[in-house]
Amino acid sequence: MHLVTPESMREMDRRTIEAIGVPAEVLMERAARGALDVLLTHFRPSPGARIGVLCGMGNNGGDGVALATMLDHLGYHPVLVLMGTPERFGPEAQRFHKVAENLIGDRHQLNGLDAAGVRHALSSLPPCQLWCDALLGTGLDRPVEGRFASAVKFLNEQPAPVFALDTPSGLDGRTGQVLGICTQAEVTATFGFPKIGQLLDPARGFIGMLCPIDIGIPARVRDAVGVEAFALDADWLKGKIPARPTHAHKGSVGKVALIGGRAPTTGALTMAARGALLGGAGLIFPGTDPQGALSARTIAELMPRPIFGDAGELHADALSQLLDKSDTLVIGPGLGTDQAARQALRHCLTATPRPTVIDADALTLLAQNRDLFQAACDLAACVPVVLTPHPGELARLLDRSVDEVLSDTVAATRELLARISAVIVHKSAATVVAASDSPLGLNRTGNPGMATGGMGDVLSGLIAASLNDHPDNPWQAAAIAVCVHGLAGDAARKKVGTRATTPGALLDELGGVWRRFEA
Ligand SMILES: NC(=O)C1=CN([C@@H]2O[C@H](COP(=O)(O)OP(=O)(O)OC[C@H]3O[C@@H](n4cnc5c(N)ncnc54)[C@H](OP(=O)(O)O)[C@@H]3O)[C@@H](O)[C@H]2O)[C@H](O)CC1
Ligand SMILES: [K+]
Repeated sequence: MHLVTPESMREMDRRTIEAIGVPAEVLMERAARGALDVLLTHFRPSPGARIGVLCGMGNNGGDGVALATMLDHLGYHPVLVLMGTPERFGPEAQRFHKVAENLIGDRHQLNGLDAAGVRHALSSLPPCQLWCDALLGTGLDRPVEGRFASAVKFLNEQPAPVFALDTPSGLDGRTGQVLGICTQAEVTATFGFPKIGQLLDPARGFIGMLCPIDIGIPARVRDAVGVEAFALDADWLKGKIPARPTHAHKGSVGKVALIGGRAPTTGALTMAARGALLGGAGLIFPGTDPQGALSARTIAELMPRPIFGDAGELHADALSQLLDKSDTLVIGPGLGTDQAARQALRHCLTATPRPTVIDADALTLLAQNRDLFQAACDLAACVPVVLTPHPGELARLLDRSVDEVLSDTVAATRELLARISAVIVHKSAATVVAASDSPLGLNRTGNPGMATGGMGDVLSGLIAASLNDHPDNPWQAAAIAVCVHGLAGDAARKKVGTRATTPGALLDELGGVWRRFEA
């Protein structure tokens, strides 16, 4: 699924109309017809049902007017409400409104009314079975306040469900943030391509089911304007898991070293190692302390090596030997942030370069130590490096507050990308995968059951294994791991429910996900 910014979508609409010559009314008609199909399929209104259509005075409102005429044609009872006078519409919406004037009796105009007046007028209408929100679309350019806020509040207070045209009114389609107030939709029919923000939070909580409507934007227009992102989901994953060569052996499919797991956080590294194991790596060497090694030994396939001593000190020679055996590295889960952890990270970043996943405590160390961050930048200049921060870690790396990061997750991810030429996996309920020479990947797999400690550790192991499968495309390697991780989480939730979706339950489902997608 291609994703765009609202600005790009507007530009695609413009070029389709001006450069290709598709009349603007045709686009509006296609949008309304697509929305009608979604409405009928999802809401199944009863014959003759009253369906409210609340329209702003831009083209989003025009889509609403066109939809109302189609509902009338099918024998429903549209209640068409305009926020202003029809003269404020653009020419296409005016044309549909002329038709509406001739067909629809139940029409209302709220022009001249203040917030209280809008509320009163809307509350005086007999109840509707469904409300369509055609107040604001991609033209939203400021917070929703006053009379528009009053209209949004009215929709949110209705017992009837809300069907949003293009977007719930009040959502910023670029960042996914609410500007002022926003409609709470049960279903959103989005026109052309889904907007990036619609896959992010908090937007996802307002959109309900997202249904993209093809309004006929030609591929050449799409490619000329450019698609900013892709949704990472089962469709995207199809065909991307390569067959393993028949001559594969344990030394050819990835030797992964993992550094961390020091007492008392020994389990973190074992989780990461299990991720690498079930991600398909051939040999797995957890490098840890004596207690971490005990934890790792509970999984027979792992070959732990103590690289820290009983007093926590780093044994640099043992670390060197471990690195020499491996071709991919994960550093950070359960590493700690003390002097020995710093030494280990410095050692790893400056040893013979190999593809490296930097996670958890190692990210904190990068944020705290400028020289280590510079070493990571130098490493990233010659081999694939993947950074996997959650919002707190990203905030530390950027020296910003978590709120600032959350207010524009994509911009924050790009800000880190501008400082280090790595793959950034910004982990959240809607993980963003970014690299400088690739589109953004926005993950659509996974579920709230995955809010459990250890999930991120499993992911870093999976990414390391995936780097071996896709050595020339680290963005794709990371995106595949993120997508597969979420799909396994979804399979786990299906089996054991949300609350019991532990990292262990997810690991148990990885085999099923691979089987579904492996070539
Ligand atoms: N022909 C096409 O390009 C197609 C567009 N589609 C649909 O059109 C909308 C986008 O339409 P547009 O007219 O550009 O914008 P909106 O309808 O979203 O907004 C219209 C005006 O609303 C005002 N505005 C903006 N923010 C607010 C706010 N917070 N509160 C109140 N009013 C606001 C602003 O006008 P002002 O004069 O008041 O500044 C906007 O210009 C798109 O979303 C699709 O639904 C078709 O689907 C396909 C073809
Ligand atoms: K809308």
